[in-house]
Amino acid sequence: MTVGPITTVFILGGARSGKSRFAESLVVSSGLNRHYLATGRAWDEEMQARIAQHRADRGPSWTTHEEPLDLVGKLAAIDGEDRVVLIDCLTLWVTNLMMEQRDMAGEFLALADYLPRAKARLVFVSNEVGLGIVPDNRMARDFRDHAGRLHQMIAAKAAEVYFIAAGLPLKMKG
Ligand SMILES: Nc1nc2c(ncn2[C@@H]2O[C@H](COP(=O)(O)OP(=O)(O)OP(=O)(O)O)[C@@H](O)[C@H]2O)c(=O)[nH]1
Repeated sequence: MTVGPITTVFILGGARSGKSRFAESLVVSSGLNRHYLATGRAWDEEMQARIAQHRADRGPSWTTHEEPLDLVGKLAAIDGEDRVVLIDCLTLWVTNLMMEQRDMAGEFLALADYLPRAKARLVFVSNEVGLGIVPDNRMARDFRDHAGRLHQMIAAKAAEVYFIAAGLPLKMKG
C-alpha cells in the first residue's frame, strides 16, 4: 500500500482465500496505527472461538472495533490521518443490512461518498460471491446482486484493488 496520498484499497476473494491475511500484511507494512473494524457478529460458539483466535493473531498492536450496521458512522468516529483501518468484511455488512431491511442503495451510496472524505487510509475486505451457479432461492440471489453492486462502487473509488485466490494476490487496479 502506498504511504503518501490518502489511499483506499479493496481486497476481494473467496472463503479461506487468504484475503484477511493479505489485508493485514498491507496494514502492517504501512507503518501507520492499526485499526480493525469487524462487521461480523459472533452468532455461535464456533464463531466466538474463531474471532478470539483472530484477535490473538493480530496481537496488542491493533485496536479492534465492531460495528454490524453503521459503517460510515463508525468510520467517521474513528477517523484520523495517523491510521489505517481494515474493514472486514463488506459481505457481512450486506448481510446485516438485509436482515434489518435497510435501504441498500442508500447505504452503499453513503459509503462510496464517504471514501474521498476519509483522513485514514482504508482497506476493505470482501467475499466474491458471484462466481458460482445462480442460487435457487430469492434471498441468496438478492444478496449476490447487492454484493456485486457494492463491489463495483467500492472498486471504482479505490486506488488499488486485489483479487486473492489460494493465498495469491492478483492486482486488478492501481
Ligand atoms: N466481531 C468480530 N469479528 C471478527 C474479529 N476478528 C475477525 N472477525 C471476523 O472474522 C472474519 C474472518 O475470519 P474467517 O471467517 O476465519 O476468514 P475468511 O474470511 O473465511 O478467510 P480468509 O479469506 O482467509 O480471510 C471477518 O469477516 C471478521 O468479521 C473481531 O475482533 N470481532
